[in-house]
Amino acid sequence: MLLDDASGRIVYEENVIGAQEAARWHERLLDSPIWRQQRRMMYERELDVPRLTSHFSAADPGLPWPLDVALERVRALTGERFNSIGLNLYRNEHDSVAMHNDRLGDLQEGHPIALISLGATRRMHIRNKKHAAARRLDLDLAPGSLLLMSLDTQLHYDHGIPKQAHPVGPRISLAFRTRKPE
Ligand SMILES: O=C(O)CCC(=O)C(=O)O
Ligand SMILES: [Fe+2]
Repeated sequence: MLLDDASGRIVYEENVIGAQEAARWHERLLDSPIWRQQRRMMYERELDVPRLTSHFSAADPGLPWPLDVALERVRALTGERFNSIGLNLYRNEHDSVAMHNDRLGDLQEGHPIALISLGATRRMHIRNKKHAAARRLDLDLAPGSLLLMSLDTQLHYDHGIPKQAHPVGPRISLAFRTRKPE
């Protein structure tokens, strides 16, 4: 347990997926043709998002292995149903996600966000929006780990994965969310 107060709850647990199994999931996802390069407007220019992404609905009857197994596992671990699976692929040390909070407007109140990490360990920064210097966590997200963030933490904290100076292999994250019905 990293945080549990009025600003929300953040739980980090390693080895919720065994090392060998996490490695097999990583290998399969890395080699699969699901990855997309998103573009985003920034400073009036369209830029590549600095990582590859993918998305599945949990209700997708064609959910490919290992996402079907991962979904069942995360459901069992958290007691949450989840209806959305977002994937991020950080190819190397140059890939990143900028500090942000997940968009609350899209998400169903009262349901956490669960992140499963696969592949290389990358550091996540978690910063309180008002007291970034005092209330911060630097978390090394190990393969096979689960990070659970309650939705209210997204009001009070930003999180991100910075680029890093030292070479690193690919990392994949699976983000399980409960989206509002469209
Ligand atoms: O890769 C991660 O662990 C974090 C990804 C993330 O913050 C997101 O997809 O919103
Ligand atoms: Fe996020």
